[in-house]
Amino acid sequence: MSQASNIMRLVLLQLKGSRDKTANVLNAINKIEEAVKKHQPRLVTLPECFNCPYGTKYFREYAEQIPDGYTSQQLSKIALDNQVYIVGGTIPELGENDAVYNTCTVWGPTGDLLGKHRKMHLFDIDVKGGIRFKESETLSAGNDFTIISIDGHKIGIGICYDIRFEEMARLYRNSGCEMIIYPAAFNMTTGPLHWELLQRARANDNQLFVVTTSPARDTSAEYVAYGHSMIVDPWAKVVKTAGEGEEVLAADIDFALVEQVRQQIPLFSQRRLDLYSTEKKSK
Ligand SMILES: NC(=O)CC(=O)C(=O)O
Repeated sequence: MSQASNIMRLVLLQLKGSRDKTANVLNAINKIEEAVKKHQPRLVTLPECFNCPYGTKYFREYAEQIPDGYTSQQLSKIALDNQVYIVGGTIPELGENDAVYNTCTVWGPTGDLLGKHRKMHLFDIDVKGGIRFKESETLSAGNDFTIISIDGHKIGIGICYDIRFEEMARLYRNSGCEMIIYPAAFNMTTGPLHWELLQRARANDNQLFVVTTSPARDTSAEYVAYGHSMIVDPWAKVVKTAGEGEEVLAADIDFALVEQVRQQIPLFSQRRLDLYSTEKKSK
């Protein structure tokens, strides 16, 4: 395993989904095992809604409790068996008061649940001639920021539409994050327009790594994901990007780049905080 303090080997699994939850989870498990054997990553990431079709009518039917549900148990076991960190994409979560959330779980090499992020900004859009989607028809929004720490590096978690909200990324940066990971499923309307742009913008504004993991594109699905899972560095350069189909992306992340860009373009100390601010509120 690459455990040196500044280098972290990442594997992004861009996976094809189906209506068969068990098959989706088994596909993820098999691909994690193969990737660990081949690349020895420290951290593996999965796509948004990797165990369920992405559609409001499916979320409640596929929802599970976390950490007692089938998918959580499988992710916990595979993390432990392979001694790897897993950012477990997202799954529909059955939460308190019967509410359903779009939730990312993060697992450590001990099999422990290290964090759970509920999508904070629900994907409600209506683009004429393009796409209409209303997550709020069946999902509730999360209220908490989620930061995990791996080998001394703080990583913020967001989910898909969350990437459009600069304030959230800024608050992660202000809390010391060096990377933000977004399991995400953009579509064929917004993907070509905004997918790379938003990742490079968040990376550039906050001088950190941005990582997205998408489902593979399936043109027969009701919601067609854009694909193109991506790693962007703190200089806002695209380090690696996938195509459209199932794909494994492996890369060594050099966290020294974060300090390098922050020293050379010292935005953080140049902000006019006497004139404006971005602050977290408690709810
Ligand atoms: N699916 C999402 O949550 C977001 C998305 O597709 C977009 O912002 O565009």
